[in-house]
Amino acid sequence: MADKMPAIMKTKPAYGAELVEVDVPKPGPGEVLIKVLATSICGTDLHIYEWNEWAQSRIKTPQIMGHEVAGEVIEVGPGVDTLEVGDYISAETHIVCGKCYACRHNRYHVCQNTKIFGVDMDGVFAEYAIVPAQNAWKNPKDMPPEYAALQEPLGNAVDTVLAGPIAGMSTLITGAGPLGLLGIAVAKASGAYPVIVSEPSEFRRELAKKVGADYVINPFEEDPVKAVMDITDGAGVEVFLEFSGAPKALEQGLAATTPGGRVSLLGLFPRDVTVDFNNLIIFKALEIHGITGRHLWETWYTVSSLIQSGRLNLDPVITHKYRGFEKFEEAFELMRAGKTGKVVFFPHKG
Ligand SMILES: NC(=O)C1=CN([C@@H]2O[C@H](COP(=O)(O)OP(=O)(O)OC[C@H]3O[C@@H](n4cnc5c(N)ncnc54)[C@H](O)[C@@H]3O)[C@@H](O)[C@H]2O)C=CC1
Ligand SMILES: CC(=O)[C@H](N)C(=O)O
Ligand SMILES: [Zn+2]
Ligand SMILES: [Zn+2]
Repeated sequence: MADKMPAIMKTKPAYGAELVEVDVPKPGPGEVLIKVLATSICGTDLHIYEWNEWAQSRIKTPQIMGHEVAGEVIEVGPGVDTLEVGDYISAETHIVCGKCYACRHNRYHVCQNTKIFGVDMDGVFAEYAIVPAQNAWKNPKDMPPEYAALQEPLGNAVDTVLAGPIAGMSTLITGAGPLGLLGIAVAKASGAYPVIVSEPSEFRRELAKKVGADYVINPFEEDPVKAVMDITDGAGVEVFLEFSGAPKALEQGLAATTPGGRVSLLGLFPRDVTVDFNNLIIFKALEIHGITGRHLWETWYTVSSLIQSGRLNLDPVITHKYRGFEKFEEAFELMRAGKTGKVVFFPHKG
């Protein structure tokens, strides 16, 4: 193995990133070194690339980007007894403290001291990467690396879709970005019907159909509430899953949900939103869930089983695959323009 490797690094506090040569890291106590087999771009990587306000407040440069990963353990650091060389792993990106009030109630997904790799420390957009052993998830050997890397965002989608009953239930999904598309795959695999998707981008509406949406709506051209009422004979949907972060989509989704229905909110809103709580939530007795991260480790078991079941239609979601990182700028710009589903890099050319 070479001493140096290419990595996509946020080198300075400004727009963009650079492909640089860096030393292959050594695993410290409690860590393993992995050969990165596949790594995918998350919306958070895009925010870091764009250097938005959140990134400016959180990211320390220089830092290797990326956190969605599948790889093979090639070196084990001191004190690691749960992994060995040759293990095929993915990684939970939230490094939790295990000591805070939330952790001590087994609510690791809301640990108040969470650190995230690729955000608070070097990430995985490189040929090799360090993963804390406590964050490793062992994969079955026959799981394709691109699916294995997607397990982390799939976990977000699984927690959103499966926060309540879904089989046989009418479902509205707002936003068919990469996460909404994964949400459609999970909802269909779990027996939701009909799955109605509201998404303004034609490209992404087409992807939504390929993944299995039963109806797609352009909310900029037709009223999604009326469309949902027409499809559900005036009842509204049993389940509303918000994946867009658009304030208007939240209001429309609440209005389109049947009284007593379930609402799960994953999308992050760019500002405070105003909603008619009395009429859209309280008098409708809606059940509302905020969704963040993944339950450790229940969500990972569910994600892994869903993939192994063969029932998740993931291939249409993965729209772009790159060997090596040379074309990373093209990948980021396409994603910024909304012209992708999930983008996956395979860092090694051989
Ligand atoms: N709660 C959590 O733990 C996490 C939340 N997120 C959030 O989840 C959301 C989805 O992530 P991505 O798919 O990566 O984002 P994305 O920005 O690629 O996708 C959002 C989609 O919503 C669509 N959209 C915009 N306005 C709309 C409207 N009025 N009605 C319906 N759709 C509309 C856009 O065209 C786009 O396709 C984002 O807000 C992201 O910040 C992401 C990761 C974790
Ligand atoms: C910060 C992230 O993007 C991460 N995927 C998460 O689930 O929190
Ligand atoms: Zn992410
Ligand atoms: Zn904690």
